[in-house]
Amino acid sequence: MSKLRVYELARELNLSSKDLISKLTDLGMNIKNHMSTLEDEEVNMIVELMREPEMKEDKRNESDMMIDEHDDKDTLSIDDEYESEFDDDKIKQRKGSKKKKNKKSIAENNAVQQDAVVDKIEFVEGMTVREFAELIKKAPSEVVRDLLFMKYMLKINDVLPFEVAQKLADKYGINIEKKVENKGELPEEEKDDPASLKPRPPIVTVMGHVDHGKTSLLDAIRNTNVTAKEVGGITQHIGASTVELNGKKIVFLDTPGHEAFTSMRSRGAQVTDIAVLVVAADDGVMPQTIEAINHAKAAKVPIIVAINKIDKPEANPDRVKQELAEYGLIPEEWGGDTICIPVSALKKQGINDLLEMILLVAEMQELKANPDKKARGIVIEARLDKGRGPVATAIVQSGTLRVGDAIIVGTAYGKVRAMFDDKGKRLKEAGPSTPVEVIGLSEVPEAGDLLVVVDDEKKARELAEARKEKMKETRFVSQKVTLEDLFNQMQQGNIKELNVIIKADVQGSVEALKQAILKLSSNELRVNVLHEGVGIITETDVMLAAASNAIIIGFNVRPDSKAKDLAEREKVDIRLYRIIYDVIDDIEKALKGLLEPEYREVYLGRAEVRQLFKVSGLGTVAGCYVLDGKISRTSSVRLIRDGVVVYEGKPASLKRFKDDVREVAAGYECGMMLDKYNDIKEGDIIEAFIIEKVQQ
Ligand SMILES: Nc1nc2c(ncn2[C@@H]2O[C@H](COP(=O)(O)OP(=O)(O)OP(=O)(O)O)[C@@H](O)[C@H]2O)c(=O)[nH]1
Repeated sequence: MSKLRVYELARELNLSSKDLISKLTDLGMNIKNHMSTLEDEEVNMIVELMREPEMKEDKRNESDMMIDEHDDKDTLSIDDEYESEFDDDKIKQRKGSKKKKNKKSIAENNAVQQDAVVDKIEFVEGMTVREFAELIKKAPSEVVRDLLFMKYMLKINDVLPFEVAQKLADKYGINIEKKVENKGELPEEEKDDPASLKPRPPIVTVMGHVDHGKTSLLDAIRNTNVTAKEVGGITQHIGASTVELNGKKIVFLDTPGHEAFTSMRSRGAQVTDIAVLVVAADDGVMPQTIEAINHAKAAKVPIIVAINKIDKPEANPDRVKQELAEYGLIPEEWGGDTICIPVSALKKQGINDLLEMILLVAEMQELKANPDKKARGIVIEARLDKGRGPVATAIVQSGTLRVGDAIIVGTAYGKVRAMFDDKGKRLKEAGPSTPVEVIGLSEVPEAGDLLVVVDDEKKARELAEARKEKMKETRFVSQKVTLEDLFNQMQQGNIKELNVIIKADVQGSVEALKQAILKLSSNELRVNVLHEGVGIITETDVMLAAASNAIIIGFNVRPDSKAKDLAEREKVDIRLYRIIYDVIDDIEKALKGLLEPEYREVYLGRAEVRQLFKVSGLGTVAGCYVLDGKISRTSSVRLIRDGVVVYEGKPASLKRFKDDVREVAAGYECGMMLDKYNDIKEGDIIEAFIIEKVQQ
């Protein structure tokens, strides 16, 4: 059936096309000209509107309505006589069966209006016109008509925006309140009566420098503490394992290292109660030892030091203690509060001493949870098993998880079909601090996802779906601090501390920056340096910044590409400088709200130096290969060697073969000379950028 055009409808309604167009435009419809086609629903609605007998009344009451501007004749001529006058074939076709329906709806309308006087309603985001009509006990067609009079072209099944609902409610004299519905928001945790809290085992992460023996220590701990009845029950890798000493349990997370720890934390999940820092007695404190210390400190997790490899002849535990003291971990025997235990993972020495100390620290922490409520936990590992479907290992943090419980985990949902512990034993229930493998989820969740037990599976599914929707709209990335909005956030009382991570090219700069930055602390804002180090800005630095809401200051160093990507995703502010004064000046301005983002650097591309040519009288020409983006003759460039900026300036020349060129794109080779700089080396990276004024 062909669609009705505006001029055809006008003819049928005995109006000029011009008049009809003007009416329709006033109703908010986008009509181009008399040839425009109309949807059947639109035709129905217009016809319905034109034939409503009450229109005359409405027209007089509603002085602000557009219909007023029109000639009575136009609108009234299609009143009751309308049916006979315009009931021609076309309209019959469109209205045919609808006629009866309309009559019925008017009857219904009268019926509902008689018995119902609604004076207050709760508006739910996303409700349709029909749902709204039902709520206020009016016929949907009447609401549609009233909307039309208010110049809103909404159909019965369209979503009604709150502002429009408000206007309708005003018209009907109804009080309207918006129901705040947190779609996808997990139910709040039940509050605990202090008497309901019971001690729970500590959860421990092992950290330390590469090759200092983290994995060996975890193995030694697991193997020396298999209780008699478990012998034969081989430890399964599920992401965490439980060991027992003198009837007390300790849970170890299987993935050692501060990266895993901070990555979970950056997702808002902190499971670890105690960090065991492994330091090899023959090697001492190394860069990743320092990182681990700072990551644990940033998370306010107590550290126990395991001085490992004491079986080695060159082991020197005292030297390790001395070095630790330099980083603020003063051993107990020297009057500090850091517990240091000498161990040998290889010879399985000192393992029980270490476990005893973990239990002691746990006791001091008074780790407690209420086991008698719906469980909540955190996923530490998840995978898709061919036979069993999605499998997640979660650590129950509070309450008790039972087989049959309906759960929501991130955007996955389901019912706990079966649970297994780290020895592969089937469990019916799991209390606080128990790591369990859970089967029965709709999809594979992510490490760091919260597991929450809800009333039933339907609720779990609804929540999961709502969360998925929300996820599509916005990634769950929380607002991070940036220097630019520091002042705003301070004003709003959102932050009282500024956490900073410093990375620089040499130790001297690190120290100088740290001292200068710490001096900026004031009563309003405490400045903390969470971590500092020499070298490029890594993914781990960004992770720590994301987890601790910190900014990163890079001095003569750059982020590597992974760090750059992660910072973009996590919205971590990385500030790069070449002059210490600028760093301090920027932070000072930021504290006063005076930092204006006037200029910003725009990355153009990177080229790798692959060959060098010395040209006498001219200098060094770098034979380069453009890795990504482009290099432009007019851009600024910086020369980067092992992540450190060694030169910043302009290209003196840019050539392809013998020709001077304006720019060279990724995948091409070029020859470049740097302005007044010849100390170029093979493997150096040349980064091109421009400085752009930021539109205010
Ligand atoms: N002599 C001696 N060697 C050890 C001891 N503990 C670990 N090792 C050795 O040190 C090396 C590194 O141990 P790992 O346990 O793999 O170290 P890691 O810290 O887990 O290393 P990454 O996982 O690579 O970070 C291995 O060759 C171990 O055999 C120890 O107590 N004594």
